[in-house]
Amino acid sequence: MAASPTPTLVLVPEWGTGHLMSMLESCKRILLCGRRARSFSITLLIMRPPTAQATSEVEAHVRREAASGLDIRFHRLPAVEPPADAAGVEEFIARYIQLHAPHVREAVAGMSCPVAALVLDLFATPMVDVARDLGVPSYVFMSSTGAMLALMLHLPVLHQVVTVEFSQVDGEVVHVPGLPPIPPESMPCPVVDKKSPNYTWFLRLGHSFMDATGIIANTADELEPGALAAVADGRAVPGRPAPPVYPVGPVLSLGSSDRRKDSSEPPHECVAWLDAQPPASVVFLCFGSMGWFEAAQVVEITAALERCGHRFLWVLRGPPSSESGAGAPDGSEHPTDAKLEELLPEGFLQRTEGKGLVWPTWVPQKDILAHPAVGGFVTHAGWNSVLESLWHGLPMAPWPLYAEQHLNAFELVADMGVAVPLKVDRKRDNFVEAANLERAVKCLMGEEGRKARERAAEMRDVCRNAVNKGGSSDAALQRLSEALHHGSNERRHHH
Ligand SMILES: O=c1ccn([C@@H]2O[C@H](COP(=O)(O)OP(=O)(O)O[C@H]3O[C@H](CO)[C@@H](O)[C@H](O)[C@H]3O)[C@@H](O)[C@H]2O)c(=O)[nH]1
Repeated sequence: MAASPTPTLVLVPEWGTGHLMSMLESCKRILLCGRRARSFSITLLIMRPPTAQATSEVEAHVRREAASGLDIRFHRLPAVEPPADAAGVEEFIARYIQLHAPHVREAVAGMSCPVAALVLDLFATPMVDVARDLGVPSYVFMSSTGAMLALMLHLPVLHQVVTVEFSQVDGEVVHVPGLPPIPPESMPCPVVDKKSPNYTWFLRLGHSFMDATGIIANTADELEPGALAAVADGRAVPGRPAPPVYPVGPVLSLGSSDRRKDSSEPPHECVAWLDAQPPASVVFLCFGSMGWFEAAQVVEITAALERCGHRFLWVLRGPPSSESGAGAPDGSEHPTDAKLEELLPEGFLQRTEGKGLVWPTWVPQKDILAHPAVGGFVTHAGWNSVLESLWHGLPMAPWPLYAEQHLNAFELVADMGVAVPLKVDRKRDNFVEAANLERAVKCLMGEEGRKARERAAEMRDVCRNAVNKGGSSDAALQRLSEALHHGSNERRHHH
């Protein structure tokens, strides 16, 4: 009798690195999980990203994964015309992805092997309908926090209860079960303005989450106990059980230092620079794949760094150019490599020579966070960056810029206690004054930041224990793998 073909997990990721990599890494863990190892394959459905920059990043990931030796197949979806009239970033992304729904349906229906499940990016959540029509289980992959998940699931309830803008609520805090009361200025960007199409889309996503078979989340029970409990015990969505959540994180892709162990590849220049610095003496500033600053902000940062006197490694990107996607339909204005002499005030590099390094382009962030010379992280608070920081037990000073980062920053300071506050002026495009950055960096690196440092150091073990054998995230992965098997066996018998 011929062996039955391996069932496949069909992945529908968003193209951004922060989404794509964590989904893929999590699904690779399912592939390698325990006694069920290698009983699934992965099929990655690839949409054509809306910008050239994002396209080349996705292609680089595809090349790397194709060489990984795992059973990963790639299926390119036909191109669709991006919506021309989207008013907001999240609206654009969600609509653009949704236009691929018929192609996803066709691709899944035409697959020659059994489909174990559709794994959907959170922006692709409305495709739970496609899965249901095809009789396939659907799992939403939450690349952000459990707090954001609780908020999204609770949004339809909030929408009924809070009839004014969140900035005008009585008592001036927003209540989401499982989270500390949220000040309106910490609400995530897509939902701050109820009149915006972004908000309408998030509301729709919140509803669609409820129709998924399950939710895979890149977090751990111990990292966000309050938010995850509120989802699991039904407080987030009263009256209707939410789909089971599988917190399998932190899932990080390996840094090159992990891969490099046996090779003779020289370290990155930034890592070599860190090798010459004392332990825990350097503050690292990096703002994700999209963070960049106007000249006036750059001046404030330089003033703060000079005044605080700490060693620093600062990734400073330049403004987007038209080739790199300025005015890109999805709002993903990718920064360019900075021209440091033009951007930095005269004499700054000379005055800080030996003490600081400004780097104008992409850095191997995971290797830097792993380096013993780094003592604190000023970050845009993208969730992957946060998890990478906690993985190495590093305290943070969050400087949120876009997406859900304001909520992440709030959670890091007010709930998890792993970060020191940094005053960001949301009304002025998240502007930070030199004195405020100086204060936050001194606090982060000095005695005042001891609590956050100790708490972050505890998180290092918490993160590692969670994903190690017998840990909570490992157990969630086993449960997920069983559920997927159960689902695919059930359907086979059904046929
Ligand atoms: O110079 C750099 C800059 C970034 N990175 C890496 O790029 C990733 C960035 O991910 P993340 O920190 O999550 O930021 P974004 O790319 O901005 O991620 C998007 O997706 C996240 C997960 O949903 C959200 O939390 C963010 O708000 C959203 O902007 C991380 O792995 C970093 O290590 C580098 O290696 N080098």
